Amino acid sequence: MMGTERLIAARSQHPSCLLLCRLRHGSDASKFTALSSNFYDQTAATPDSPFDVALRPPDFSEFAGQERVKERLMLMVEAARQRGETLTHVLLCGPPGLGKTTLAHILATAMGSKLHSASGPQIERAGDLAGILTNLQERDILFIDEIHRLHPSIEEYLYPAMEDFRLDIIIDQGPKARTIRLDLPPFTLVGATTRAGMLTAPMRGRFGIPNRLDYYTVDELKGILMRSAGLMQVDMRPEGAAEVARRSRGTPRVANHLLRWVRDYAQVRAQNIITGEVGAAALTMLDIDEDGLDEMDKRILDAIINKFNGGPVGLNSVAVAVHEDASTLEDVHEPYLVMQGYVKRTPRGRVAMPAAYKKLGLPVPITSRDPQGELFG
Ligand SMILES: Nc1ncnc2c1ncn2[C@@H]1O[C@H](COP(=O)(O)OP(=O)(O)OP(=O)(O)O)[C@@H](O)[C@H]1O
Repeated sequence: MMGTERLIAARSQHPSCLLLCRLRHGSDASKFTALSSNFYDQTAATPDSPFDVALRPPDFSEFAGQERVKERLMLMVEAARQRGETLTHVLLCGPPGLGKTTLAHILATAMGSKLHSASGPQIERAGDLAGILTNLQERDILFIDEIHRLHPSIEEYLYPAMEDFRLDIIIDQGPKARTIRLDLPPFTLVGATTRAGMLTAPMRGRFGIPNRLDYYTVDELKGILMRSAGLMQVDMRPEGAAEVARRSRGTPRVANHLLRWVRDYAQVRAQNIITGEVGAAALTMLDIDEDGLDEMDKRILDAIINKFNGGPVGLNSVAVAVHEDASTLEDVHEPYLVMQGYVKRTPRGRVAMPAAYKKLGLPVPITSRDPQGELFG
């Protein structure tokens, strides 16, 4: 063993560090030292803004809404703790900003475990995954955000890790190729996805029951906003919170971000007090209407109706028409437009519904038919 390699192995928390070094970067140990700190920087830090982190509820009691999911998770935690075992793997599904990362943190706190965070696209090679897994201690929680974006070959490595807490790594190629088995401490994988449909069947199967997060009600968002306003030491009246909640697209992250803007508005124009009127005026200034639709939402509806004759039209065509990335449309805008009944997703594309015409102040075309052939005028 070279001197540098010995040093790296000694520094590592796991005896397999040297193997991982080779897996990632061949035998160039100095390259490993340089790249490894970068890699762990990426996986250790969640990409959330400090603002998100500051407002994150620390435990189940402060986590509003999602009662069924919360009850199920609390029961799982209690059962695992009573048995003195590791929590079983958990899959959290739902649109962005509904609290998946927050729940992963809460689960770790409730289990008294350490949370390690990574995201699917960050884990590019088997060695990256091995590096993460071999740093886990017993009962730690590994949170993988965007788990549907894991490369299929990485998923293959993850299956035995999830089922039997072992990792079979193939090293070298050709006649010299051999498999090395690493035993892992029992850990919990918490996977989060905004696209449950894109998860492979074997991956879904290994998680068992998926926990789906729904959009929040206005009342729930109002509660979240009042809590956030308290933490930010902002004087927000219940009517002010209701006004912001109504325009928050059912999403706590949106609600908190709107609150930040409304706070600025109130500071400059309304003596630091957020009343209903102040909330409405502040959000109108952002072009967010009373139903929570912003300028991009309206451009999407306008494109489907005026450029594509009401649809059906493919998502990519809409994306080109509104100059936005297709995945942003699919993840951020479309779920809310569908949920609110403005747009319908069909196998042949997106169709504008009567509510979309009404929103834009256009007459609903009586003779228009949706792809199932039903009149919707
Ligand atoms: N139930 C809740 N109660 C209070 N605040 C919440 C709740 N859910 C989410 N939040 C707040 O919303 C913000 C966004 O939540 P979080 O980062 O957990 O969402 P996410 O579902 O992981 O989003 P993404 O899919 O984009 O990673 C957090 O800062 C948190 O303060």
